[in-house]
Amino acid sequence: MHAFRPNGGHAGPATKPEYYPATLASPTPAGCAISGLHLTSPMEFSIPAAALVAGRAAIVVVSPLSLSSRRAAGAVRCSAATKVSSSAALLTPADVGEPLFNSAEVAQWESGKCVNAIAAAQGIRVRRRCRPAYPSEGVGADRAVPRDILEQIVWDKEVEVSQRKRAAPLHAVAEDAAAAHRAAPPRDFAAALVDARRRNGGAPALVAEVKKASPTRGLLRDDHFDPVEIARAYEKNGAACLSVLTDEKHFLGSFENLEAIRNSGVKCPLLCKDFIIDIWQIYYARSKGADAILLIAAVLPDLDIKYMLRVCRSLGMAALVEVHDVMELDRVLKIDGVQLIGINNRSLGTFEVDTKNTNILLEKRGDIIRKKKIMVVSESGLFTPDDVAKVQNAGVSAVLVGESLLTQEDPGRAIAGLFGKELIH
Ligand SMILES: O=P(O)(O)OC[C@@H](O)[C@@H](O)c1c[nH]c2ccccc12
Repeated sequence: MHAFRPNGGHAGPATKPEYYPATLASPTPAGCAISGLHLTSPMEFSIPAAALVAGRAAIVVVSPLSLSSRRAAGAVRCSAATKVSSSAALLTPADVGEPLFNSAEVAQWESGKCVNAIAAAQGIRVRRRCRPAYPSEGVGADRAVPRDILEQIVWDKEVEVSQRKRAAPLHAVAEDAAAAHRAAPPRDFAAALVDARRRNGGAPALVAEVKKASPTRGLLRDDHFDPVEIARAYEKNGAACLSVLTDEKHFLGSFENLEAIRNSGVKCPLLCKDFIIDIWQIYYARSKGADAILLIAAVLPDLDIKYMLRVCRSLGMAALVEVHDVMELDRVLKIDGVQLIGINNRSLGTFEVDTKNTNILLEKRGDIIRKKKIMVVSESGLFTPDDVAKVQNAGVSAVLVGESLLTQEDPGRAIAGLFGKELIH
């Protein structure tokens, strides 16, 4: 495949595609070449995604502002679409053709600001480290110490993902995801929530979490932790969906757990609970059997969320977009295509929990959420039937619960205790 650079210059042979970090708002450092090509704008970012799914395609992303570039985009779009349709049913030609970004977003990309500045302007406190640094950004002591737990987790995640990508590049993982799709397409996470809620007379659907440990609580179970046994018990006792922690360092989770649960015959849709910072992780999660992923607004700038939602759609997966405060909620409500919002009662910065958080945010923005027909999941810190009733009254469709179930001897039977009644399976 021939691809060209809008501003002239040499386009090398496309042999080893490498994925540019997922944050589209991050400007490409001078000389950063992807498959020998220069990335200049996010406007046609569906093309690299498509091309990477196809495996060996070259990538070009061109500025939408020049006519010649637009022609280039068209040319590349066609060849990428052709390749994709012949390779895997992951991205549809319609996905590839649809424009991704509006002019304001392109202007943001072209502003030359570093991703941390763009993220900070959106109220995101987490700074990214494995990003091209710009002279204006400054380096030094303030960047060496993580600000809070979330920032530490994200910095560790950057290292983990770059190592994992070295072992299994995106095109290989995308092939695995395509194979997983052929073997068993994703299950409908949102529909499972709707069905469970209907079965249970309007009680919020349960997303039950399989989690061995957490940064603040340490190990959640004294005795043994058998993820498959716990998953089966949850399903048997009426959980609509399961959330499986895959972060190893801070939650002692693993993709092996996710895969084992998927292969155990458990039918509930599975949410891969991790800190997603790169689309590589989404393809990887799918290849291991995830049906849904978590996108955390405190970590991801708007353009990343938008792009990642699109990757999820192309893979047939759902995305639960997590917010903790009204500023994050407002950002997410401006993004089209969000179907599931998680309101986390726990701050990922301090790990403090306030279960009133769900009700506070829904009092403020419930009208817009209902108008947009978005389903809300109340996450974290729910222990009693009273806790569940309160968020149910606030209008949530589902609750995501881990600790209060996992710390009991029988996590499956603990479900009836949490809801004050048995849930219908
Ligand atoms: O164990 P709890 O308090 O019931 O919370 C579950 C879930 O909400 C929590 O684990 C969680 C919410 N958002 C996250 C993001 C990453 C890791 C974990 C989480």
